[in-house]
Amino acid sequence: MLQAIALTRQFGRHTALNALHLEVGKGEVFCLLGPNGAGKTTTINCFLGFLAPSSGRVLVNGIDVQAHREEARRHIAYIPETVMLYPYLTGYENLEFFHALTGQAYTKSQLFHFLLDAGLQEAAIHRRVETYSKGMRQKVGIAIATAKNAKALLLDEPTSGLDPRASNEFSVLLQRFSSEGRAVLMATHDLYRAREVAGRIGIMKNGHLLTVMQAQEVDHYALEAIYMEHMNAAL
Ligand SMILES: Nc1ncnc2c1ncn2[C@@H]1O[C@H](COP(=O)(O)OP(=O)(O)OP(=O)(O)O)[C@@H](O)[C@H]1O
Repeated sequence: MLQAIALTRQFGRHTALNALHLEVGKGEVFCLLGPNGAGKTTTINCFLGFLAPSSGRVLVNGIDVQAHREEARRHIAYIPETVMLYPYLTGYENLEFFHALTGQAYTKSQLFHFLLDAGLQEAAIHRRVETYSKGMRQKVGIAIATAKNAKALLLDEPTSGLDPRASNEFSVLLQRFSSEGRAVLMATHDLYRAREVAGRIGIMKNGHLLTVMQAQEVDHYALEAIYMEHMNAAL
């Protein structure tokens, strides 16, 4: 569903991504770990079509993002660290607004249920977003992605700043989202959540994808040890 093929991105003389190969299949959750500046956000921005590759390609559902940006974007949803919503609108009104942009036609009851299914409490749905916690905003983000019928979800450090319960709820939501056959690519610094939610985990450093592993095959301590080993090695 998401494919980076020899994806290279330079900023001036700095190579932020160096011939990255990455594939995230339908129904898969892939977590990208790596230190600040590793290239995680640059990868996501290339998939979103915000940044053009210097060389190589990015495909969404087989569509070349550079050549057909709008078409590719139809299949993806994006959840950044802080989901941008209109603070003076309610959660429901935000969903109604963003869903109207996609041209899909849902009834009021269907929209309401997207928010309920995303875990937003019923009492909060008609409250202004300015009163929402970060976790609640992310639930609205998931509802928007579901209503869009996005085939792939890109997330950039979505659990940073969430308390453990909110973070756990979010992991469950992502797993449900992927179990519906959608691809999930999540950049994170949270090794614990990565292991909990991912099918595969990749470690990036200096624009290189150094290793990819099955999350099931490592426990938290092993993942941390592998991560530290890569961080301490020269590259
Ligand atoms: N617009 C830009 N102009 C110049 N350099 C950039 C730009 N965007 C990113 N970079 C550089 O590219 C490299 C990769 O940055 P990127 O934001 O992708 O890393 P990251 O892994 O997401 O880091 P973090 O964990 O801090 O979010 C860094 O060296 C960064 O300074």
